[in-house]
Amino acid sequence: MADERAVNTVAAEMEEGGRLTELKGVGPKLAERLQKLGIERLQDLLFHLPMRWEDRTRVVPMGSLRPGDRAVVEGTIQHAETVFRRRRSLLVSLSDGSGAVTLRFFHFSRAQQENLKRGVKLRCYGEARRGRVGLELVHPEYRRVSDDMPVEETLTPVYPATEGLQQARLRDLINQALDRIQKDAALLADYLPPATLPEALRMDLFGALDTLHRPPPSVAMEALMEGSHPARRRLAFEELLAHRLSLRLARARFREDLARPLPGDDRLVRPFLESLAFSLTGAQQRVREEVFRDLEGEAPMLRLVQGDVGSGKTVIAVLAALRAVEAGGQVAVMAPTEILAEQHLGNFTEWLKPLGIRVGWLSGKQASADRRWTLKAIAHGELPVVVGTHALFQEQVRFRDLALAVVDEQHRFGVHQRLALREKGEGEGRRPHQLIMTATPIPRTLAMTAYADLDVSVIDELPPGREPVKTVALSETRRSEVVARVAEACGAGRQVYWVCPLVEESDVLQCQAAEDSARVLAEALPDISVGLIHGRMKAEDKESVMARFKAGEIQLLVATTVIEVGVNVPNASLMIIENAERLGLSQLHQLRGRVGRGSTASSCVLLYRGPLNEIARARLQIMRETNDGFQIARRDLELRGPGEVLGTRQTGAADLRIADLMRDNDLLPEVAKAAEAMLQKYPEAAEALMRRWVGESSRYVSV
Ligand SMILES: Nc1ncnc2c1ncn2[C@@H]1O[C@H](COP(=O)(O)OP(=O)(O)OP(=O)(O)O)[C@@H](O)[C@H]1O
Repeated sequence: MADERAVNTVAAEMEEGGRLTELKGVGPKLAERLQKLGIERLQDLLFHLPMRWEDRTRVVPMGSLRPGDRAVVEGTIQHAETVFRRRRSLLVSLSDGSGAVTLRFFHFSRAQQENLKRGVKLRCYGEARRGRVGLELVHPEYRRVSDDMPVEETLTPVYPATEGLQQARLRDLINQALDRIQKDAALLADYLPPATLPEALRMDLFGALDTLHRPPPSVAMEALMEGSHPARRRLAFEELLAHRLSLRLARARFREDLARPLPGDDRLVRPFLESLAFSLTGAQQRVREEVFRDLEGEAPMLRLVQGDVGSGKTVIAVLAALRAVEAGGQVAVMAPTEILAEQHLGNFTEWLKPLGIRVGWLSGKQASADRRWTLKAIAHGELPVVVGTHALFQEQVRFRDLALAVVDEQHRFGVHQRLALREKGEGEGRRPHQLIMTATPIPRTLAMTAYADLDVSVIDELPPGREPVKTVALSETRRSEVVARVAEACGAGRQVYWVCPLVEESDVLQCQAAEDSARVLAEALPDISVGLIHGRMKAEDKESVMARFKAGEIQLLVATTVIEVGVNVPNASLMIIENAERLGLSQLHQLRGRVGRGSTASSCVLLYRGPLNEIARARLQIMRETNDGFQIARRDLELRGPGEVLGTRQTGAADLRIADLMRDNDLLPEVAKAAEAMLQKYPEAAEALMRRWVGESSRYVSV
């Protein structure tokens, strides 16, 4: 373990980390492949951690093998033949006295064919599947055995690999690196003073890494797989600490900057509020006050507004924008997708135009003359408000006086992109205020950490009169009833979404599926105007379809999941989601949030293709039971296990390699304490830690 006094010195001396070419078998070609995995130094190999482990420590009798088991079996070849049945394959039947399995190879060499002969004894590792006759192992790892060959002593790690770099090779390299670093501790600096670690996790860095790569026989597979083993937690702690430090410093720097105070005179805010057909909910009022208070200050606002689908976040954004315009500043409104940005453009224009405020539009797909004009108008300050996609981040975009940036669905942008935004405030060297909006329900403590650099406001109340969306799950076989329901809703003057989510891993196929559905529906419903929208359409076309749907000219909109976030057409009151069994809970919730936004009772039909597995069944059940985003997030957590709920994409936190914000949630208070201690006592170690875990992206933070 690192000696407290030595930490700073070690930090200064690190950087070396050892050369890969010191390892047996690493030439320039292999070094290049390793680089693809981000491995440049000996030390980096140690941080390439297993995704899972396999138990190859005992040979399983074939007779007790079940489908789905991954296991080592050992037996003698009884028979081998090459067969042609749809595909050429080599079948080898192996038996051990207790039972038999068939090894199946689709790709095989002549040498393999010759070596795998009757009487040869093999040890294999693979996953057992039900085959034509009995159990099969498809493409198992195998070798010839002699009688006294020992089995593996420790669990076998399985690594994320890359093309041309197989597991066995990686295992060997990592083993070599571990041996090498074990002998020369200077190759791996341990920056964490022992006292900063929670007591249960006090072990040195090398020990923790070694345990994960070569778990001793005493380590239970379950502890490793669940992630509860202290070795993983020790590393997770270190990683979280590095991120905490990085965000903490970014925030400190941000706070050192000055923004233009936007006290406002209500000249625009008042008439806007009066023009609304509704009054703000209590939650909206509270959040408005929080935002306005921030805007009055000299410190740049950095606030996350979190609210369930349809809770009325846009109104808050408009209010903040009006404050900025009252003070003569400019506002940038950014959304992650073209459709969502267009939607904001529509809302902002509708609300701001009557107040005499011009709203500009900037997107990557704009015609160049148009774009040039817009860029100029932004630079001259002629456009007080500009709405757009990430095109607004680009360098050529210069504002005359950017006072406020509104970023919607920020988890799609990422912390670093967002921070880049602040560079765009140029008025008298002042930074813009930032308002970030998200509908992803995240428990509060978690939000505080995932967005450690943000203040958080929550809109925890829906506008009055909203009726919960009534949800049913129907089997695909009852499609014709659903089509009849669509006809009925349209007949009653309502509008309908029909969503065709990703079925295959391909955008093209998804769009095709939507096109097919649109055609079939148009044929089945000749009196109804059917529109189609998907990601591969041109921006103008999407825009015009959305505009026509909004205007009520299109009654039934067939869409891919491009409409997942933000789309707001209050007259739409029926949503059909095809292949609902394939979507996760949060996505289903977002999609369903497109209806139930007006005062008519809305419904959602989840069409599924059976038979359903247990998790899919549970998901559909939860959707039927509740409309509450927070509850859905909680249930999602129970169902999927913590690991997957808050992926990097969703948290907006920079990439986490080991830690998991949900699973390691309990470490966070200690992490926060440790971060303060490190900054005060060991600033250099803190910097090295950030370099190790946060990497390049920490560059914008000057420590
Ligand atoms: N206080 C209110 N009373 C009644 N209706 C409201 C209120 N606030 C907002 N609305 C309306 O509710 C609908 C949803 O609002 P908005 O689009 O702002 O929601 P959102 O939080 O951005 O939702 P999403 O995350 O789903 O995009 C809009 O039609 C809006 O005009």
